[in-house]
Amino acid sequence: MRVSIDKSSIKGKVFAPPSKSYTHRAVTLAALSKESTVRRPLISADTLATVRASEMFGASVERNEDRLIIHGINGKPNVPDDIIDAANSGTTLRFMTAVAALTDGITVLTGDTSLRTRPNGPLLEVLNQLGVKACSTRGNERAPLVVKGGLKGQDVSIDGSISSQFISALLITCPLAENSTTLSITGKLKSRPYVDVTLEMLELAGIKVHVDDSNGTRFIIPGKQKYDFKDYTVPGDFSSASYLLAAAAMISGSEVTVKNLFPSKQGDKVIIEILRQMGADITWDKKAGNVTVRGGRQLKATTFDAGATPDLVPTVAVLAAVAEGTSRIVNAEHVRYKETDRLQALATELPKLGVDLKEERDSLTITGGKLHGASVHGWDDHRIVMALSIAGMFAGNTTVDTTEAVSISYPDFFKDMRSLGAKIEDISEE
Ligand SMILES: O=C(O)C1=C[C@@H](OP(=O)(O)O)[C@@H](O)[C@H](O)C1
Ligand SMILES: C=C(OP(=O)(O)O)C(=O)O
Repeated sequence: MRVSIDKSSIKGKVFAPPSKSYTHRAVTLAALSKESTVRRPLISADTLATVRASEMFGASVERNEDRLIIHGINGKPNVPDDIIDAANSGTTLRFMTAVAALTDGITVLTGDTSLRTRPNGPLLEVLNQLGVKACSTRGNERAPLVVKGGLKGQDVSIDGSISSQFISALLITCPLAENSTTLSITGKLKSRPYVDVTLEMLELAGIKVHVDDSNGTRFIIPGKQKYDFKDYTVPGDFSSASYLLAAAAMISGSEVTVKNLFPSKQGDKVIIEILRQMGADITWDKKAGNVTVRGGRQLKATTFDAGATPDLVPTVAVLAAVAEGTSRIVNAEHVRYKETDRLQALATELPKLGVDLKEERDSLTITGGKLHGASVHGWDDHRIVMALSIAGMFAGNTTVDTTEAVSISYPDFFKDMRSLGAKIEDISEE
């Protein structure tokens, strides 16, 4: 699908959608427990892939108004009757590859054309050291993956510079191994806050993991533990909210309050700090969970280290495109391993809107200026579509394609933007 977008200021109040990362973890931990309720989950294409995979391992999931009631497998997943399709979701593929290591048989996992290009090498390597037989059918570390269960537990090291999801996946499954595991991270750990989110959720599920060093890069995980995840309410998603907050900050005449944004371990809450530093008029009432932004101030350039918070790169790139001066997005090579190579996608599309941008292996240098409308491509990637759409709301006279990709993390993105007054119309593909 394609949308046409006119210059639009936005005004009003809107709820942040529920967190994708917390929903994936809540469903996975509930599936490994006996019986749990997950309230206000994100229902999106990615989280539904985790629900389906959990069902294939033997959990049953009832959807009831705004909650999921999950009858779990109490630590022992079945061998799935069919292959597991993680669709577009890296989190699902990595978490469920590790869950497959707990079965008594063989599991095959795959995904869509995008997911089948994403790396899994470090996870496969460590699973093999832990007594599992895990490989890529094509021998290239990409899905389809084949996993023969038999997770034992022992001392292993894993490269943390490609994806934190490998570490989260092992933290979730190693507590169910026969023996204890010591997991040491080598290389510079990227996306650290997502590991902290995993540790927070494991604690809620009654699982013990000892963080063994001051950098938080060695974990001692006792084996033979039991999952007991009970009743959980998913918080709002700061990554999804970033598009609403950034649009309001960029476009004069806007005044938006995003609700359901309470303090959280989510690294992407740093969007509030980034906007403040860039000169936006932004306030966060942490008790009420409300973030309010008033547009109209000229934003200033910034330097953004994307190491911990890669999902903010498309949002910050668009902010940089309208800011005064030259901004740098650095430490961002891992952003190339997402649904698309997002540095390349931004470096291809933003110049079509008149942006002066230089791409390097792990950085973007963006000099802000006046945007003009253009037809841009969303690369079938939810975050590229949402970032280009807010750029279009600033520039006007813009079309964005592959907009159905918002179903991955924020299915109501266009509905919410329209409810705030954005001039966005569906147009048929020519
Ligand atoms: O664990 C998670 O929920 C996620 C971890 C991050 O991935 P990487 O660890 O691969 O950077 C992030 O980009 C992704 O959207 C969600
Ligand atoms: C990279 C993302 O998710 P995943 O890795 O789960 O596909 C994302 O939501 O931007």
